[in-house]
Amino acid sequence: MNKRIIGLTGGIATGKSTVANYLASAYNLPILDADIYARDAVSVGSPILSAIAQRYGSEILLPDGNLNRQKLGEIIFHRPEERHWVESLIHPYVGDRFLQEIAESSAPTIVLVIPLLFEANMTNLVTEIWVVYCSESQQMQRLIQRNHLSEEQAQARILSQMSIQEKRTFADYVLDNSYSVELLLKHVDEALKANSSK
Ligand SMILES: CC(C)(COP(=O)(O)OP(=O)(O)OC[C@H]1O[C@@H](n2cnc3c(N)ncnc32)[C@H](O)[C@@H]1O)[C@@H](O)C(=O)NCCC(=O)NCCS
Ligand SMILES: Nc1ncnc2c1ncn2[C@@H]1O[C@H](COP(=O)(O)OP(=O)(O)OP(=O)(O)O)[C@@H](O)[C@H]1O
Repeated sequence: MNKRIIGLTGGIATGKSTVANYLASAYNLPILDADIYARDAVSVGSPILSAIAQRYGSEILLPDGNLNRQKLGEIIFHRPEERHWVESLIHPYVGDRFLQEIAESSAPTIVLVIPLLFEANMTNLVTEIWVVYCSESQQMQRLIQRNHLSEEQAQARILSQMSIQEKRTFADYVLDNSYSVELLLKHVDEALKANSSK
């Protein structure tokens, strides 16, 4: 039987983790997360972290040798050419990790959480696409509140991604998170019951 591989995406802070946590706890589905692999890619001693430190100087590292994520964020969310350079190192690593984990899994349904599913051309990894959607003003408000960012910092992150309006046009399922979490999770139940495939 072919695996069902759900690509869960959306804009930053639209609700992907809320959906993924529910799929794990209520349905016991395995969750693979691009943000976690992207963190692994820059672990201490990794070739990618060395390349980053060579380009931006050792000030991009914390005293313990870990990446100063806030500093790199300030660079890449304001300078698209630097973002593309960092992505060209990290995205192939993330793609390879997904392929490896999918191949090793015997689960019939797997969930891939990929914030940059479209931007990083990873749609070929999945058999269906779910987009978690909320309005841009809600997205902004939730991001500022959760990450304690200024409006300008939040805006820079949102503008580094394809707009949520555009993302929703590529979805097999749009999970509307404009209202309560309870309602969002009802949409998740429905999407999981339906068996759409590309
Ligand atoms: C710049 C970094 C160090 C900031 O780290 P920080 O801990 O503040 O954020 P975190 O990694 O948890 O990401 C939070 C969210 O930011 C957004 N985001 C991250 N990278 C990018 C990017 N290159 N372009 C647009 N949005 C991005 C995503 O929605 C992600 O879910 C980090 O995001 C990073 O290394 N980004 C480059 C790698 C990448 O593209 N990762 C995305 C997953 S493939
Ligand atoms: N329906 C909702 N109403 C109010 N707040 C919500 C709702 N859904 C999620 N949130 C809150 O919005 C924030 C973003 O949600 P979540 O972390 O699930 O998004 P995400 O898409 O995984 O974010 P990221 O892209 O940064 O990983 C969280 O603080 C969460 O508690």
